[in-house]
Amino acid sequence: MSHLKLNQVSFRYKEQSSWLLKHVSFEVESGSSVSLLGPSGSGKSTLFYLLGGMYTPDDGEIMLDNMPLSKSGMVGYMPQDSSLFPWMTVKENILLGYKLGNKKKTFSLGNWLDRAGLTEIADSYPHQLSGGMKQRVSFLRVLAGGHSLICLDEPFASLDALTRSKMQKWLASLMNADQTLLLITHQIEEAVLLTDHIYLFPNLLEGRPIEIRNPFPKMERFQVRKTPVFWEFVQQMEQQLKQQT
Ligand SMILES: Nc1ncnc2c1ncn2[C@@H]1O[C@H](COP(=O)(O)OP(=O)(O)OP(=O)(O)O)[C@@H](O)[C@H]1O
Repeated sequence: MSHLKLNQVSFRYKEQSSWLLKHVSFEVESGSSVSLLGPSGSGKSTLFYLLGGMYTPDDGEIMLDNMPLSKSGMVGYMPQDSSLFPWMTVKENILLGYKLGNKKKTFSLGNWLDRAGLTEIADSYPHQLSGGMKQRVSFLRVLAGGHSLICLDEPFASLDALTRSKMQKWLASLMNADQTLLLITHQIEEAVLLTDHIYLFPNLLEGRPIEIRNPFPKMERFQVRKTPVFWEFVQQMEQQLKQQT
């Protein structure tokens, strides 16, 4: 289980004169899922770089299970593009996630390839795969790391609407109850389908986000999507986002 807490986190890139993240504070309960929504360029991916240990905050602290998040590799991170190594096969790319991960949990490659529908392409190279397949491989690589906090940065942004919809269902079916998920998305619909809470950040990542609890239970979201009540909620959220940004 992983309880994440950001306390007054501030950060700016060396070449920037002003703060990109300023006194950002929020918490993600262990085993829950949260979407981060905010305008383009507001610093969402940068926040993930801090969680992944690629940069350190200039101020404030990030705590994971009440311990400072002081080194990289404590969270599973999937960037916007699939970033698979082109010289490695599907199998090798996924196993790399395991080798670099925390190895506290066992990872049964054959079983996961099967669940992901990738068994037949296990020995293929990334250039031979479709966009949706690459994203699936990339996601399995993150799962293989065995981290209980998983950060996904717009994982399906580059996919067409139909593939994206299939991938959302697929992802929901693969997430374990003990995994904590942070998802960056620009799609409110996706946030409502995949996460328990939605945190809205107006303009910059500054202070506390507006926290909205998803009213739809996890098991019913893909069914409720077919009803007007789902789309009314998505529209309300859209209005709120427009007013805040
Ligand atoms: N490595 C870096 N060095 C310097 N500046 C950077 C770096 N990465 C991002 N930036 C700048 O930081 C700002 C925020 O970028 P970031 O990618 O974190 O925003 P974002 O909210 O994730 O945007 P989007 O929704 O478009 O992906 C941008 O102005 C960007 O140019």
